[in-house]
Amino acid sequence: MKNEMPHPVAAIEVQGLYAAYQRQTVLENINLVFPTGKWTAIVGPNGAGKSTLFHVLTGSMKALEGRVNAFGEPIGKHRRAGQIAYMAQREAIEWDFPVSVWDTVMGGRYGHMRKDALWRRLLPSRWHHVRHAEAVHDALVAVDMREHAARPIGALSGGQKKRVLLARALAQQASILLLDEPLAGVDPPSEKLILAVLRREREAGKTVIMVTHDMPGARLYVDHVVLINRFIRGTGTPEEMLSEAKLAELAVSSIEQTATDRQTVPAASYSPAQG
Ligand SMILES: Nc1ncnc2c1ncn2[C@@H]1O[C@H](COP(=O)(O)OP(=O)(O)OP(=O)(O)O)[C@@H](O)[C@H]1O
Repeated sequence: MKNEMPHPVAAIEVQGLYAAYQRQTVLENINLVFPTGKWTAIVGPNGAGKSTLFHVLTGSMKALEGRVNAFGEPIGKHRRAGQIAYMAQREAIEWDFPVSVWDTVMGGRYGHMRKDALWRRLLPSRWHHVRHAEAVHDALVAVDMREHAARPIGALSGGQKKRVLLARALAQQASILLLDEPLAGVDPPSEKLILAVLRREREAGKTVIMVTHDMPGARLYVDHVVLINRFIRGTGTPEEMLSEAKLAELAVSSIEQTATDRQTVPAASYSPAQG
């Protein structure tokens, strides 16, 4: 059942956001609210700026202009508190790196480990590791990958890789989950499992924000939809935003965009990671 409880404060609020790579703007005047405790789908054509929006939200890219709040405060505070988990696209990960499934998922705990008191960090790992190990264990169980914990990540199938990336985000036990195409290229059983996990997270009060090209899935599961193509092209319920008419408008918006030159900005403006 969808969570219909209202919440007074937005999980994330984006105001007047512009983002660019070198001299090319890819996001313009983005004003958005991601409601707390809801499952939002971000929908747009290839190159629409969906991943770029996530890069700004996670702090790996600095916006040209604009403000982003989480729960009514600057988002950086919640990032540092480990409250914003991120699942990157599968292609963004170096799968040949010789690391196990367990250690990859443990990566979701690093933010929390940094916050552990100094005396805890100095103890042998068996003394302070239990809480983190439990979180990793639970996340792997949730995505049905516990039995693969010792395997190198390079040996996994495409659907298993997605599940490991999701487990890494779950292990963070954050309030907000940002998921970049969690359903892309997965086998039907993995898709079913991932959707069930996300539904459980939302029912547990988490805010789930995912980029997706899966319209049937979004129509079935999400509470809220954002249509984007460089600008915001619409926000509302799945019924309103994922109608054939709205999706056709979005497709035309992408044709208009490729037909005109993209706006350029005056100075080099891409800046890799900020704190
Ligand atoms: N590092 C980069 N340097 C320069 N341009 C970039 C960079 N990353 C993305 N772009 C460009 O920015 C625009 C938006 O890309 P982005 O990856 O945010 O789109 P997207 O909506 O996530 O697309 P997709 O659905 O294909 O993943 C595209 O035109 C892309 O080519």
